[in-house]
Amino acid sequence: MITPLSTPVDAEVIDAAPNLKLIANYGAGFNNIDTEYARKKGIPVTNTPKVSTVSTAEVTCGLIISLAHRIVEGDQLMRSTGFNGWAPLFFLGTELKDKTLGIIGMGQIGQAVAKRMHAFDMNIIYTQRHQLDPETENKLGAKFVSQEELLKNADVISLHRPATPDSVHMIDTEQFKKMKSSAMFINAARGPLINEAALLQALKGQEIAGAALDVYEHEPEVDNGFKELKNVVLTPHIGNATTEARNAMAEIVATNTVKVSENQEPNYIVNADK
Ligand SMILES: O=CC(=O)O
Repeated sequence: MITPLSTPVDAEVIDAAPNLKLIANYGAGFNNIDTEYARKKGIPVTNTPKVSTVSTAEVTCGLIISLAHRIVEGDQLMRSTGFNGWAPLFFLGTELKDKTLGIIGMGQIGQAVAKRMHAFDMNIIYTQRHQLDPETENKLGAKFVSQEELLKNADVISLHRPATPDSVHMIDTEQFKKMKSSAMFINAARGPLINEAALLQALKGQEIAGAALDVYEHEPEVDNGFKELKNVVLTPHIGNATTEARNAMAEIVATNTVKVSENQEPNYIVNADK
């Protein structure tokens, strides 16, 4: 079974295919699949890691730059009322240089974002379970901090964790309250990582300065409240939407399908026996 990451694959779906030998997810994230149930039935679930790192990192950086320089908002203005011409205080944004980027989840995508935004002269701080080795930290100009410290000090906060039972709503009212009122919040990882209602509240109450979302808690639905706010950028889950990434993802899925049909072990099993 080849599943796009937007397709839920629960126990009922798995049971409906009694001869199932492989669930090859077309995506890096696999929170759409009941991997534990598949494991119990001896069915390997595979994903497509690594190949969408660059695309997702580039989209994340694009969202950060769009928010800081109000690029999407500017485009909307030009398409509606237009403007009266250049003026000293018109449409001011914020420079990223010397600002602090807080990355929650410093895996491959987090590191690729750090590398790119370090080139924009941002200071990088990050949280994750394990600290990176000093050499990698040095190369990325990244400093390991507690989540508390990150939320309080970052000017831009970007999420790069997978959605697992322990990360759902990891960013909720309490976390938004800790952020700077000038903070910009980015989610190009998975919608359920944040409580979207709490984010909307934080934006409306001006507890943070802006947000960019590429993924949604109840995807593909998006709360109308976000659409009314000018300091919000919304994109339709396009993190890995490049020809390069999608072709490479397809190749992994195809290779795994052929391997399993020839009784070989597929690559990138995410639910191997513990
Ligand atoms: O969201 C995209 C992916 O997980 O590949």
